[in-house]
Amino acid sequence: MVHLLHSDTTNLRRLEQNTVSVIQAGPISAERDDALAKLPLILQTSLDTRQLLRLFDEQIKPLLAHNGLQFTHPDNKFEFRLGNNRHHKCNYQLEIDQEYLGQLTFSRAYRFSDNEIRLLEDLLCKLIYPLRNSLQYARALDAALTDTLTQLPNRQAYKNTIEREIDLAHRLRLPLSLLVLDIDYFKNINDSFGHQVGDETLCRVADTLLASLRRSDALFRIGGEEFAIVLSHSHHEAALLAAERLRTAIYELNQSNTDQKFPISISIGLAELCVGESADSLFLKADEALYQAKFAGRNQVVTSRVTA
Ligand SMILES: Nc1nc2c(ncn2[C@@H]2O[C@H](COP(=O)(O)OP(=O)(O)OP(=O)(O)O)[C@@H](O)[C@H]2O)c(=O)[nH]1
Repeated sequence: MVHLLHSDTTNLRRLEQNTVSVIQAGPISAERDDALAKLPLILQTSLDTRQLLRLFDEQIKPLLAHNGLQFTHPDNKFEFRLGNNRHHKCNYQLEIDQEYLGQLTFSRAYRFSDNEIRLLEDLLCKLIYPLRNSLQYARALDAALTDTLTQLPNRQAYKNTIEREIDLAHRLRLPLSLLVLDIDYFKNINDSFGHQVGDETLCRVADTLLASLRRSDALFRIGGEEFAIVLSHSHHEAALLAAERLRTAIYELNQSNTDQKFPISISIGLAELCVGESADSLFLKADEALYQAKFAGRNQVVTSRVTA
């Protein structure tokens, strides 16, 4: 059975419900009203969707017993769980003005009564606007960290990641390597075949690099035809193998695509993080090695010999 609820412009669509009333000693109504009144103020304190759901869960627990809360937003590929899943569920499709916000599921070991469902729906009406704000904020953050052409994380995302990963590597004494790579003679491709072909080439290179990397390796487009790859937990030897694999994968595009009228290759500079080294210093080492790879004839990998 599907239920629809309208609350101003807010729609909470209940998908299914196991309806056997359970008599429960709930909080007295004054307490409940007080908690309901405070809820919007508390939910205003975070724009982070996970934190918002945590706060919501925490605040409603005394009002409505439940074991598990699960939120999924398929478009955002977002899934979040709190507590443990139980057999009896209350599912809601959350919408505001036809904007789909996701599905929220509450579960526990025994059925939700009609009174509890009404209470839950009152509570959800307080959640829905802060939830929309948090999802919009996440989308804006995502856009600020994504390169619009290749859809790869951009330079700012690289800066955030490298700082975090270097910090972790120093604290846990883990190895870390950085590759900085650049498409060879890219200007010629633009000049001879136009910007559109240049853009398509950038996307093809990005896709090929991505397909040749491990999931744990992080690829970024940090400039025009320049990419960076952070290889966490990787010593120089492992990074060199990865770099050679990437160089070969790009070079093989020349064989696999017979329509292609120009050769594609990349040059790669590799540097391994030294004890106490900063992100800037590591980048300079890799960039200098890239320059040497260009100077030595391109389509090759060069390792930095500089130690910090
Ligand atoms: N199509 C396209 N071209 C870009 C983009 N960003 C930068 N470029 C071009 O990339 C070219 C980079 O040229 P150069 O820095 O001279 O390097 P190169 O021709 O690859 O030569 P080497 O790196 O020395 O092998 C310039 O022509 C830029 O205009 C982009 O988003 N799309």
